[in-house]
Amino acid sequence: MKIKICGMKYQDNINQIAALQPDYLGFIFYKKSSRFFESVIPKLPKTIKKVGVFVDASLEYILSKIELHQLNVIQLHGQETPEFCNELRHAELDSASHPVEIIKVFSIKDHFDFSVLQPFENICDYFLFDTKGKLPGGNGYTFNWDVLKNYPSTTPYFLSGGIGLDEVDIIQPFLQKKESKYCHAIDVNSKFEITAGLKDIEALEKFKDILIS
Ligand SMILES: O=C(O)c1ccccc1N[C@@H]1O[C@H](COP(=O)(O)O)[C@@H](O)[C@H]1O
Repeated sequence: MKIKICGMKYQDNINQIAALQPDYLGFIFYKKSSRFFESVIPKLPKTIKKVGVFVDASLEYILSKIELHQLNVIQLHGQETPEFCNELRHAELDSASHPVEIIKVFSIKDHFDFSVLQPFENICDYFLFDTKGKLPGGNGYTFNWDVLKNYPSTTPYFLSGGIGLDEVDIIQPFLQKKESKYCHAIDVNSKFEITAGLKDIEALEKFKDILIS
């Protein structure tokens, strides 16, 4: 199971967390977030994919951040349409010097109409399921994961929303691929923070050990 650590903000902390060798590190490019990233990403091992998180941003803004930070993955965390994802895919193919993957986010509470995924199939590389809350993301609590028992797609997905050390037992079915064989990664954010954007290294080390054991 892959791990994504999201909402990174501070240089030293980024380097310390990178030493834990997560598969993905996420940077929030949404001005209203307390985790808004305005700095420079330090040089990271090639094995760590840099994810840019955007909320209804313009194509130009996203492309400029891909270029500036050499992002590997774009996480679309707003109301982006399949047409927008397609536009990004083609714009990115035309201009980028390296391939960029697209994650489209869907927010869930207790129910989810999976038919909304269909128009995004074959355009997006991954889906990400987060908790519906007051904020577009980073709400810090889980949704009813039973919903995913009916996952009808073969597109791999990230499980997200309020995952911390207290959730270690309930994520087991996902780790063991019992719940769904298409769960590609576990995404963590606010539950591993000392303050917004500053990640708790010890807690993440413990979590990563559990994930790989
Ligand atoms: O974290 C934020 O501030 C944020 C702002 C805007 C869009 C997405 C954001 N974070 C994403 O939210 C999920 C879940 O976070 P949490 O575990 O509930 O804190 C994660 O994918 C972050 O990328």
